[in-house]
Amino acid sequence: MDHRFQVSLRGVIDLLSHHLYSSPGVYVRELLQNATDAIRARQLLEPGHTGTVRLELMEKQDGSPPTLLFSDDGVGLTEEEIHRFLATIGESSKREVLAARRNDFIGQFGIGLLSCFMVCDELLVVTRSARGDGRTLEWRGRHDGTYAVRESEHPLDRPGTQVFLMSRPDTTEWFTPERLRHLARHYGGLLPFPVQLTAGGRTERLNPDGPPWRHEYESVSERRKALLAYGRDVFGTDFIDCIPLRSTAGDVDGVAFVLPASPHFNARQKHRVYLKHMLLSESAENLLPEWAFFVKCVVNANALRPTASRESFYEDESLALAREALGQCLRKYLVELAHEDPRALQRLIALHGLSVKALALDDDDFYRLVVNWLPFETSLGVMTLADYRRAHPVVRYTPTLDGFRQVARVAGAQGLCIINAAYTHDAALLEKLPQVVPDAQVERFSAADLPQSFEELTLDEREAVFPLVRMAERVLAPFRCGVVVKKFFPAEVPTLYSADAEGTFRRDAERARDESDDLYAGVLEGMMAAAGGDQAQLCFNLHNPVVRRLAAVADRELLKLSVEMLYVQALLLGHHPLNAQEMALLNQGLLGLISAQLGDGGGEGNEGGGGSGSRGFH
Ligand SMILES: Nc1ncnc2c1ncn2[C@@H]1O[C@H](COP(=O)(O)OP(=O)(O)OP(=O)(O)O)[C@@H](O)[C@H]1O
Repeated sequence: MDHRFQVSLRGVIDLLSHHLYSSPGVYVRELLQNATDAIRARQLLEPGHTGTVRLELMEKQDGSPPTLLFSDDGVGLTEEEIHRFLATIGESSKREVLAARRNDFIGQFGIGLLSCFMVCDELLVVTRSARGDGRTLEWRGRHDGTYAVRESEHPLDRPGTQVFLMSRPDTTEWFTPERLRHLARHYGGLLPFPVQLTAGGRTERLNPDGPPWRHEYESVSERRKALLAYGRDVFGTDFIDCIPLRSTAGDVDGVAFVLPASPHFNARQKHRVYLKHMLLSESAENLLPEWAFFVKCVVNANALRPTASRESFYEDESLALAREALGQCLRKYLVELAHEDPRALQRLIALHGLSVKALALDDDDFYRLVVNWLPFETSLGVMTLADYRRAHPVVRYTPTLDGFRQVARVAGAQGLCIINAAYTHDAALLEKLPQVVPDAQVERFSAADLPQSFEELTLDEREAVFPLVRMAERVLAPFRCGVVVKKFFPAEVPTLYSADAEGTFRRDAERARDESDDLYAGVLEGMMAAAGGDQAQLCFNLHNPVVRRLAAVADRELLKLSVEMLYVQALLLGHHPLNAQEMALLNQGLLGLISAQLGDGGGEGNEGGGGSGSRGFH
């Protein structure tokens, strides 16, 4: 024989209150939601019906817990509906109509009323159906899972529903006028029909205005002022601008506020969202495209689905389309700004460059529009791409920060303008330039390209530096580093180390080999052999006084030591990590220089007795 599951109502309520509902205060939300749905259902029956929701707090003189009467003039319930919907957990009158008329109702799960049991042990629902026989019925449900239905002795003179909640001694804090005012405003502040609170003999309307972005204003600036004030009210932030939002998909409208400070990169903003004018969540994250992290929004959606936890919208096609449309609204705003107020766009880019760059990468038209305004760090200071291209026909950039550091100073001194494209999106944005702007030329740049811009030596100079070059070639051969001498600025830089991509790979592989076991070292050895010949170069700068003096040094040991030290220094200045051999060179070199300074020899193989020779530059 089959048995029925028994469900403990107490257990279900515990489950909901601990896992689904963020606080007992949501009972106000659920009641407002039911009243709203009931008024909408009545409007479908009687077009033109305008509803009202009333909250009346009945405080007792004798100090016993207060009762809240929550009433609406909506569609009401028939006896059959009471049994079917009120008394069956998980049944909802809205589910059947949902597929056809999804837009009309907020509730759908059939559990909302249970939230009332978080704050009271018994619920009394008095209702008269707009579709029924005119009788008024009473449903009394208790938290132990029992209920009773009977005809009321106090018939209602019009269709509608009254819910009586008598608070428990431990839940009276949820039944004060202040709490109720706050909760009803919080959840129902944008509802399109009056929500009234009566307490202490006074009645007030809690939602006088409706959504502020739908109001008529005297002028554009009045509108902006009012909306920014609203943004400050909602989020406690002084935003710098506001942008209207509208999407037919999901029937969404609202306003986006531009943040006054740059948010953390990729921080997803939390938006305040209303579903059919009832607050759904203050922390919805999935409403806007990812690049739109420079705004916070308030929106109402009439045709998006909430998740069961009601923290955000359900990820479906409507939401994807709405997200796309809202992204278009933000894009339109940026495009108009670029046309009408480029300075404002520049200010916005300075604050929210990452958002703008991410959108530009995604969207060619937008790219064309903003790319000239984007600021880049260069070896000659920060400048917009427009300024850069005006002065330099070829856009040259380094994709990494180390690469930029290696060239910035020397390039700057030669008047070469190199962009540091190590910042997020910059390299991709520059590489996109020739695809979108056909005559643009863009090139990657590295230290290996620098010597091309350096001045060549005269014949005399070449002869004079010959011993230095020979010694340097001998010393640096084991490091697979070639040698040249040229003249460049700044004169304080004695040498410049450069390696092209293969040379850099070789260095990395060598360092890895030094640190790895035999087997792996063998593999790396093979890879290095395949990488080919010398790819690195040490370029001496004959404008540098030390190099000029070095060219005249006859002491071979001193010359060797100096070349070694200049090589290591060039590596360090270029932010190249030293391998084991180079570390050893540094250590020996330092000790050698110290002992040479102390005059205790280190002069084996001396050719000229330690003094400088007669050749050279002074
Ligand atoms: N004020 C009301 N007027 C008319 N019917 C109501 C009212 N409150 C509740 N009901 C009926 O009771 C049913 C159950 O309500 P409940 O709040 O538990 O769930 P729901 O609103 O259908 O869905 P959800 O759990 O998503 O809120 C509703 O579907 C509706 O038929």
